[in-house]
Amino acid sequence: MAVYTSLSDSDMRALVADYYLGELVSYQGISGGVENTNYFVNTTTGKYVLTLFEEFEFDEVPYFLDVVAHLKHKGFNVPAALIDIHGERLRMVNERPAIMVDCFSGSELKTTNEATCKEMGAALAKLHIAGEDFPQHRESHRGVAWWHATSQSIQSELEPEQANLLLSQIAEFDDFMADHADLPKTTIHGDLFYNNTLFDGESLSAIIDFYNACHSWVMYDLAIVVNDWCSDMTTGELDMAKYRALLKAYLYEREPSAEEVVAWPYMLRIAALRFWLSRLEAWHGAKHDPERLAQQHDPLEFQRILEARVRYTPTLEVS
Ligand SMILES: Nc1ncnc2c1ncn2[C@@H]1O[C@H](COP(=O)(O)OP(=O)(O)OP(=O)(O)O)[C@@H](O)[C@H]1O
Ligand SMILES: N[C@@H](CCO)C(=O)O
Repeated sequence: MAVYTSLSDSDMRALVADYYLGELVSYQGISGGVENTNYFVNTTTGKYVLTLFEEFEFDEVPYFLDVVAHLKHKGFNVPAALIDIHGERLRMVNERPAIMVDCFSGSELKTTNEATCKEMGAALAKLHIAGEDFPQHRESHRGVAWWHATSQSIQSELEPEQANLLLSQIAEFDDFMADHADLPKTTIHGDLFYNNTLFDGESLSAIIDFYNACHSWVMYDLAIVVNDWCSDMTTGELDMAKYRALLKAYLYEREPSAEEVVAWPYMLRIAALRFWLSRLEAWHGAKHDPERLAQQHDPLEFQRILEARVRYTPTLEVS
């Protein structure tokens, strides 16, 4: 279970007393995530989620809270940090930065289908448009500099064919970007996998986990979403019906430039590589700790997606 920081009953009671949330009724660690510690917190006024940030220091968190506040202001159902009795939205809890947010109704999808892909495509385009005027431009902490450094440091752990795939794909992307420095950017979610959404039936009810948000290429974010929502995880191949449903809904809301159309195959591949690499890094970092290793996502899924995108990438147009 991914609860890296454990809270006692008295910790939680004291914390809840610092918000306008009534009395603590119960709380439960959430097993789903891998990056942060999350708890469901039930009080006499409702249900909330406590997040303790395991990867960021206190000063790094406000950017993410500001992104969410910006999107909430524009009408998206996203988890804005609640204000405590001292007027603060961010605090330290057991030496980790922490926030409390509303717990949304709706459930995680077990898998995607054409209807949920269509919902996501439309919402993603609107998110990209809404993020354009967010004034803070933060680089991704898992962006170009990170994948250069990590691909070098992890090489010795890989089979020669894996290292070759990794390095050749990064080189190919760098070559492409050298001639396309003006590719459109916006504020992107950066990790909009379907387990970071909640649905009421086939209707999208909330988008969560904005802690990979950054200022980056619009098409990169679309590629992250397509790779997760539209791939067969056992083969890495795209499910073309889901792909068309997601893209059609996206393109109805936002028309990509000609340069973005050209960039699309590169973005699909580098987006697959980014998650292959982060999973490899987490996997190798946890390999001496069986409990932690068991919580990690399988890197092979994204190796297969990358290999599938190297074999074939569809165009961005849908007929
Ligand atoms: N505001 C919320 N309302 C309802 N459920 C939530 C909320 N926040 C988190 N959850 C639940 O907790 C799970 C884990 O949360 P989250 O994805 O933010 O954790 P994480 O460690 O950052 O995960 P990962 O990095 O693996 O995506 C979610 O999949 C969702 O089921
Ligand atoms: N969504 C990521 C984990 C959290 O960043 C993955 O599946 O590898």
